[in-house]
Amino acid sequence: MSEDKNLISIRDLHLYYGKVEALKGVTMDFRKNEITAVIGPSGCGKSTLLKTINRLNDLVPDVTVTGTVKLNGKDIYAPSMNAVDLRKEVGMLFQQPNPFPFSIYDNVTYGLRISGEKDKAVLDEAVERSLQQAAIWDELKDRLHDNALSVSGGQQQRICIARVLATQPKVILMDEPTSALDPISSDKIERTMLKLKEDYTIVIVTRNMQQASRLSDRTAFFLGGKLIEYGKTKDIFMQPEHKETEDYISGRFG
Ligand SMILES: Nc1ncnc2c1ncn2[C@@H]1O[C@H](COP(=O)(O)OP(=O)(O)OP(=O)(O)O)[C@@H](O)[C@H]1O
Repeated sequence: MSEDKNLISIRDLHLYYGKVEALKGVTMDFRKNEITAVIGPSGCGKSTLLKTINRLNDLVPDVTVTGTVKLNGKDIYAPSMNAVDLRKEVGMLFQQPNPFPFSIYDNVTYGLRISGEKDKAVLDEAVERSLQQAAIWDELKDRLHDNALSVSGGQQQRICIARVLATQPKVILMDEPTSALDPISSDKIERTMLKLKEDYTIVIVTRNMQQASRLSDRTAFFLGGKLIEYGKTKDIFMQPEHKETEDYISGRFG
C-alpha cells in the first residue's frame, strides 16, 4: 500500500477516560477519497476513535491520549497544532442534526464568519456551493433566511453537512449520521456521501450493517477498544478472518 494514499495514519493509539482505557493500541490508516465504516458493539470505542481524529476528546475532562494521529503527515496532537484550525480540516456530523437556531444562511457560513470572513460575495458563493454539494440547494434556495430549525430532520442534517463543507475540510467524520432519520432522508444522505467521497475522505460510525456494506470501501471492526479486523468491505462481510467479526456482522451479538 503506497503511503501517500493514506490521509490519516494512527499508530499505537491509547485513550483513557480517567482510568478507563477506551482505545487499546489502535494502529490503522484511512485512505483518501474513500468511505471507511467503523463498526462494533456498543461501548467498543467507535465514537471515541472518531473524536480522536479532530481532537474533540480534548473537551472531555481527565482524558489521556498516547500514540500518534497524523493528518497528511502532521501530528495532530503536536503542541503547534491548533485544535480549532484542525476542526476546520476535519469536520464532524453527529447522530442528531444540530443546526444552530438561526437562519440556514448563517448556519452554513458560521465557520467562515468565525474565521473573520466578511465578504458577502464569498459567503454567498460558499452557501450555494455547500448546499449544492449537500444536495439540498434546490429545496432550500428560496428559504435561506428561514430558521434552520423550521425544516425537516433530514433537511437539517443536510444543512449540517453543508455547514461542514463550507470550510472546505479534508475529512468528514460522521457518527451514525442517518440513525435518527427516516429511510428516504437516509437514502438521500447516503447518495450525497457517495458523491462527496470524490472530493473528501469520509469516516462513518454505523450500527447498520447494510449501510456499512453498501456505502463503504473499507470496514474496521472494533471490540473492547481494540481493532479486531480491518480491510476491504466486501472481504470483511464475505470472508471475515476472525470469528468475532463474523459473529458481529451476522447479528450474533451487539
Ligand atoms: N466522556 C466519557 N467519560 C468516561 N467514559 C467514557 C466517556 N465516553 C465514553 N466512555 C467510555 O468509553 C468506552 C467507549 O465508548 P464509546 O462511546 O467510544 O463507544 P461506542 O462504540 O461509540 O458506543 P455506542 O455504540 O454505544 O455509541 C465505553 O466504555 C464508554 O463508557
